[in-house]
Amino acid sequence: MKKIGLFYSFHTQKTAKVAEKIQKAFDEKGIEAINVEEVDEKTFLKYDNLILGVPTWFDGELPNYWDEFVPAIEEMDLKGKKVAIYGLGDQVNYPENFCDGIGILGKLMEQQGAELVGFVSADDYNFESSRSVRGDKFAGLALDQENQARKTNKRIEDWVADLKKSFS
Ligand SMILES: Cc1cc2nc3c(=O)[nH]c(=O)nc-3n(C[C@H](O)[C@H](O)[C@H](O)COP(=O)(O)O)c2cc1C
Repeated sequence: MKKIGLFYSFHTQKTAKVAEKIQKAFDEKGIEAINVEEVDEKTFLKYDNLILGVPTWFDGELPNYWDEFVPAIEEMDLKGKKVAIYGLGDQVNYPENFCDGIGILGKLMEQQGAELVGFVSADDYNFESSRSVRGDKFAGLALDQENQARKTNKRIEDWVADLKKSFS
């Protein structure tokens, strides 16, 4: 498997904690963590396998640091890249926008030619709507540390096992 680039904000609490767990679940030498707050286009394009970590903020929006990188992504050719997205959200307090960030970034990745991998069943969650859902699945891994923290470790384990098969 080619090296994986794991992009998230190093200044987050929950998203960063999940990133550490994801790194441990892969062979740590095969995965490099990059602070998305400082990323440039060249670094983003260095990897063929990418994992993006995104909490949802502001009632269904991307956090500022991802939003600021969107114009650069819109100029990129991501053909041949495999992208897996994990999102943090709160399905009790934001049931109408649960983990929307996965859907927003996912759509952008596909628009630029990337292939999304790591879809996860939406069965075991309780929310009203999400821009991340396609059919009966999230277009990535949805995590809820506020309400379903006990499920997180197993969800990460299962997701990484799936990504090991999907990444090239
Ligand atoms: C002001 C605010 C707005 C939020 N909006 C959403 C939302 O629209 N959808 C959602 O699923 N979670 C939402 N959340 C919950 C966060 O995504 C969740 O707490 C997440 O774990 C934060 O991760 P972080 O600490 O890594 O930034 C919001 C939280 C806050 C404080």
